[in-house]
Amino acid sequence: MSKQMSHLDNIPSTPGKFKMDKSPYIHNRLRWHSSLAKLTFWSFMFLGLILIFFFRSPSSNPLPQDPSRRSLRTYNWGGPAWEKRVRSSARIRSRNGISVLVTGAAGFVGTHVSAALKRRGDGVLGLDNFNDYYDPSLKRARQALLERSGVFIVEGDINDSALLRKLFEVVAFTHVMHLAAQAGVRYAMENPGSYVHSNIAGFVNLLEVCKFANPQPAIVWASSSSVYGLNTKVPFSERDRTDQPASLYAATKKAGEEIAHTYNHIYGLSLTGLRFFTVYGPWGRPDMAYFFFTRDILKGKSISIFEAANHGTVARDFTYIDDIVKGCLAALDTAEKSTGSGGKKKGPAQLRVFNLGNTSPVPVSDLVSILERLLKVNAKRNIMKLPRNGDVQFTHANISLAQRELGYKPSTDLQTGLKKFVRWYLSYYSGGKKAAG
Ligand SMILES: O=C(O)[C@H]1O[C@H](OP(=O)(O)OP(=O)(O)OC[C@H]2O[C@@H](n3ccc(=O)[nH]c3=O)[C@H](O)[C@@H]2O)[C@H](O)[C@@H](O)[C@H]1O
Repeated sequence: MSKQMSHLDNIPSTPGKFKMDKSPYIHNRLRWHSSLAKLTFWSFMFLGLILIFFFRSPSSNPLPQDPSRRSLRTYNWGGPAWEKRVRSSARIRSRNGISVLVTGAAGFVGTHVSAALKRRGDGVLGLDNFNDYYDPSLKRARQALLERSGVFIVEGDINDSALLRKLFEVVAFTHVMHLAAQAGVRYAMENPGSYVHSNIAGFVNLLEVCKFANPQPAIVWASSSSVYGLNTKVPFSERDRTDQPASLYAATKKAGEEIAHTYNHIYGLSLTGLRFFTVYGPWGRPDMAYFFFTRDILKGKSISIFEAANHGTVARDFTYIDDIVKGCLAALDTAEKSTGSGGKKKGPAQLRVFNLGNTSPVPVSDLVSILERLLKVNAKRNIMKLPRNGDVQFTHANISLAQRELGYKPSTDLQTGLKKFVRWYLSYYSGGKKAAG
C-alpha cells in the first residue's frame, strides 16, 4: 500500500503535462496501470455510494421540512365500515340539498363551512391530512366538534389519487368545497415546497379526479386576497391585475386561478375561486397575527407590529368567519353544473372569481388596541419595519361583484368579531388546560 501510495503521489494533477518517457518509474508501468485501474474502480464505487446517499438521504432534500413528507405517511382508509361512514356523512337530508366533499375540513374555514352545510341538511364529507403546520390538537378538537354534528373527516391527502377516486366511487358528490391548502404568507420563505405540494400539485390532483368523476362536481375553492400583491390601486377589484405577487403563497394561489381556467376550458369543470381577505374568528389559525397577538399579550410577551416606510400604516381588510361562510355557501348554491363527463368537455362551463372581504381596512395597530381593551391587558408593542418576506402593506376589497352575484353582504366589524374570538379563545384555552401553540 505504501508503495502504491508513492506512485499515486507522483501522478500529476494535470494528466496532459505528464511526460511518460521521463518517468523514473517507466519500468514499473504495468504495475502502475493496474494501480490506476484499481484507483479508478474504487473511485467510481465511492462516487456511486455518495450519489446513492445523496439522493436517498432526507437531509439532501433542498426543502428539509417539506410537509409532503408528512403526507407520505400512510393513512388508513377503505373497508365496508369506513365506506358506511363516508356514505352516511355525505347523505343529503334536506330537499334540494347538495352533497359536498370539503377538503381541509379540519382547518379553520373548513370546519365552519362543513358545520354550516350540515346544519342546513346538506351531505358533507370532510377530508384532511392533519399536518402539523400548526398545533394538530386544535385540528383534532375541530374534528371532534364536526363529529358531534355528524360530519366524518376522512384522514388523507389531496395528493392521494387512489383515495380521491375511491371517495367519488362511494359518493356522487355534486360539489367540492376545496379549502385544503398551505396557508400563511411568511412561512413560504421557510418551506416553499409545501406550497407547491398542496396549492399546486394537490389542486391539480383533485381536478384530475374531478374531471373523470361522473357526474363531474362543481368546484368552489379558496384563492386569496394576496393575489393582488403589490397593487396600489384600492379597493382591489376582480378586474385588477394580479401579476405581481409578493410571496410564494400568493404566487401559488394565482397559479391556482390559472389552473382553474385551464380545467374549465378543457374539461368543462365549473370552477369558482374565492379571494378571502384575512379571515379571523373563533377556532381560527394560530399562525395568524390576531391569534398569536392575543396569546402573547396574555403572556406579557412583546408583539411585533409592522409599519411601512416613513411610518406608513399597515392595514388589513379583516373579514369575520361567519361572513366568509355565507359567501362560501352562496358560491356553492349559485355554482352551475360542470358540463363534461368521462374526462371530456361537452360545452362551456361556469368560471368565476370573487373577492370575499369586509370593505373596511383596519390598521394593525388598531387591531392591537381592540385586543388590549377586550383582554384588559396592555400589549408590549415593538414597532418593526415591515419585513420583506411576503407581507403587503394593505388590503381592501371591492365586493360589488360578490354582492351582485352571491348576495354577499358582510355584517361583522372587527370590534364585534374580535369580541367573539376572544370569548372563544379564553374558554378554549381556559385554566391553562391547553397551551396555545
Ligand atoms: O388574505 C389572505 O389571503 C391571507 O390572509 C392572511 O395573511 P395576512 O393578511 O398576512 O394575515 P396575518 O399573518 O394574520 O397578518 C395580519 C397583519 O398583521 C401584520 N403582522 C403580522 C405578524 C406580525 O408579527 N406583526 C404584524 O404586524 C401583517 O403585516 C398583516 O398586516 C392569511 O394568513 C393568509 O393565509 C391568507 O389567507
